[in-house]
Amino acid sequence: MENKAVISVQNINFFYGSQKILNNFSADFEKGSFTCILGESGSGKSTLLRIINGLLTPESGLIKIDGEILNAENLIQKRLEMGYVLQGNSLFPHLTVFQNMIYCLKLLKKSDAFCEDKIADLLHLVGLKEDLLKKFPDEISGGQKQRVGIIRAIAHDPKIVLMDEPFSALDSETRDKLQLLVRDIHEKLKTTFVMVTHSKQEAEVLSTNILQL
Ligand SMILES: Nc1ncnc2c1ncn2[C@@H]1O[C@H](COP(=O)(O)OP(=O)(O)OP(=O)(O)O)[C@@H](O)[C@H]1O
Repeated sequence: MENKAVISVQNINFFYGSQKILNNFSADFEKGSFTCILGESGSGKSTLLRIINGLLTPESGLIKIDGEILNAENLIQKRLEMGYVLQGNSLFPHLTVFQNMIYCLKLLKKSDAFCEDKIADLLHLVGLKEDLLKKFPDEISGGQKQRVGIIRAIAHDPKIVLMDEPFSALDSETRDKLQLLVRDIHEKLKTTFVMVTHSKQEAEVLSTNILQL
């Protein structure tokens, strides 16, 4: 039967030096699902996310995005079909909040007017005020940075959003708020989410599927 998964990870083997991190690993991620990846520290959760995003290449096995095998030729195009929220603060420090948010939109050559309209909509969705747009990342709070990172990851309407412990550095109140925000975004946009977390509670709040590494 044809495989309808948006992301299909097939028989991946990945090593760091002589250390085998992923051993003949396979998993499918269905369209519109929200998968939380749980596992002990060092079990390879971030490595798997980087392989899906094409930042790391496995020794063997393959990744299919929407049925197409990820390879050197289609890597840049496929990466633009994904949004990526990295661990901690991953905003570009030399760009303003607005420039950070539209980073992928500009790679896709969207007009200034398109970017402005898009960000105006998303600001509302994540509860940020317009006066933040001209600031630089070191002038805003941790929770605001994470919201900006989430907007950057979703602004170009990717098919897939990958998130690597996006809330780990936040206080519990901000974390709870952002969990609900991400859940709302998933419900509204029906994008396929894959999120690495240490927290079973977070996985229970957010996920439609749990992948244990
Ligand atoms: N650049 C690297 N070079 C060598 N070994 C690495 C590198 N990055 C990660 N590792 C090792 O690979 C293993 C898997 O790392 P990874 O970051 O994928 O784990 P993780 O499950 O995400 O861990 P954590 O929950 O602590 O973030 C770990 O043993 C780690 O030490």
